[in-house]
Amino acid sequence: MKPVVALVGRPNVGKSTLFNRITKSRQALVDDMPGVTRDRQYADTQWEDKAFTLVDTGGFLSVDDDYFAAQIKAQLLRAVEQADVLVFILDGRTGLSPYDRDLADLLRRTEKPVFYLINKVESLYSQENELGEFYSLGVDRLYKISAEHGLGVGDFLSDLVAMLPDAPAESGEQEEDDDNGPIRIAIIGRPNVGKSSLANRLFGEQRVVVNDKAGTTRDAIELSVNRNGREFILKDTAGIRRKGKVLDKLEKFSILKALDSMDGCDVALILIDCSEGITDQDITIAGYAEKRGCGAIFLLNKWDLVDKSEKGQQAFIKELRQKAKFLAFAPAVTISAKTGQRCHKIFGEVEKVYKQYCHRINTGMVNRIIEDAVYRDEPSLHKGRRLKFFYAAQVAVKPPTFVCFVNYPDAVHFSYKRYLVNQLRQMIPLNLTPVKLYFREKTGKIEFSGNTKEFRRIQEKKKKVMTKRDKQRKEQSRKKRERDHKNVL
Ligand SMILES: Nc1nc2c(ncn2[C@@H]2O[C@H](COP(=O)(O)OP(=O)(O)OP(=O)(O)O)[C@@H](O)[C@H]2O)c(=O)[nH]1
Ligand SMILES: Nc1nc2c(ncn2[C@@H]2O[C@H](COP(=O)(O)OP(=O)(O)OP(=O)(O)O)[C@@H](O)[C@H]2O)c(=O)[nH]1
Repeated sequence: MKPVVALVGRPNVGKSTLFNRITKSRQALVDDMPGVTRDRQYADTQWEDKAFTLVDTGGFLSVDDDYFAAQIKAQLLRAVEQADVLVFILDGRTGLSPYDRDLADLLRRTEKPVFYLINKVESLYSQENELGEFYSLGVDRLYKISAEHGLGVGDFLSDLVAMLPDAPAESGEQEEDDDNGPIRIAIIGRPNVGKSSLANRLFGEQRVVVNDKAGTTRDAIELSVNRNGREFILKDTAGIRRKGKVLDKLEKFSILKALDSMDGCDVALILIDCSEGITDQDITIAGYAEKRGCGAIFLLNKWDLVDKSEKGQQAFIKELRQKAKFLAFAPAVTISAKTGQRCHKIFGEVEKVYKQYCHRINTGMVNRIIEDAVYRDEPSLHKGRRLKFFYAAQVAVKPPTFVCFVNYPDAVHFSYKRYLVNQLRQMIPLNLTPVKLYFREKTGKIEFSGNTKEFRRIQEKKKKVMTKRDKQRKEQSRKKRERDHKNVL
């Protein structure tokens, strides 16, 4: 376990800005609006070869309402409890506030090491006089920094890591391409479908603020959990709203982040609120997942509120399949994030999808499948000429991606491409993952890099299944050769 360092402070002092600077990311949402960071943000990072986990806590107070204030305070206390070292950020521009004193008292009681940073100090001289008041907190050392410009941050980090226990920097940095590595999940869905409730359910701890109001989850957060020896990294994303109905800058940013957070994800959990039926917006969101090419699972949530009969379930899934044909490979599970019904199945389903998502097969096998498919059902002629398949190979995983070398790549009809993809899906099997297939131009003889025995077997099979048309064509070309031969003579 890496040591945990928590950033605390009242809203708008610059916690997210500092978090981003240290982790070199734009992961935390930064905005002028106080109280923007409602959920905790986590990131593994390191400084001078010392690894640690940085946590950005929600602001100590909320301007919104008492409900959030209580929730955020609870989150803060939990983060403080889990942290090994606390970093208390104060605002050098606005000066000391009564809340800072309350928080300082609270932190002192934890008896954990606390670093005191005064942020937004861009000019060391002009503000020196004003900073005097911060010493009234009874602190020996105050670090003056500017999170935005990076001033003083390096000095502070050097002192911070000097007091951290050693943790191997490489821990947690598993090979991403390795299919034993962590599985990155995103939870997506329109507002209020239960994304936060599900995140809480899967993590068994209230780390995410849940609220009845639509649009509660403003930012994407990242959490990690271990199940059956496998690490799952959970991405909880903001509700993706209909494009035309974006209300303000903040929400717009959240949508972008929601889309962003699907980028690196392996499996997207697409939540649908069954009590409201399948809406166009659900299908649009599913479309985003399909475009990203990640694995996908439909979670039909709030099942506790609807007709639970077998027939009802089948009808719902049938409707989903009709409306989201493009994600036919995505498993669908009815769940209730609220009661926990069937939620225990989710990690198992994710693992199944992921296994196929990372699947790699040898070139001989790919060629065999494509060759067999082509011989069972030949593509139609292209401008009177035969479409020839020379060679096929898997070129990538996540998702499994194949390339076929043919004489006329543009001539492959989309329905023929779909047929080949379906053959690959059935034979390998790759029925639970997206599969990509591209065509590249190649001329010349048939080439096989797969094993030659395989090639010969295919050739034998080809002879057996040679169609009448093939025989006629072969006979014609033999006669033509004979004629040519005679003419030459
Ligand atoms: N001048 C100046 N402004 C800063 C600095 N650091 C942060 N800010 C600004 O302060 C505002 C709040 O920054 P955030 O990082 O969102 O603050 P936060 O503490 O995470 O806020 P909450 O999410 O409300 O808890 C933003 O407008 C930042 O651009 C700094 O070093 N100098
Ligand atoms: N009955 C029932 N209610 C649920 C279920 N899952 C979530 N809810 C309720 O639905 C409401 C919204 O849940 P959230 O988890 O906040 O939804 P969200 O998708 O994160 O919402 P946004 O942050 O607005 O995008 C809350 O009142 C939850 O208690 C469920 O399975 N059954």
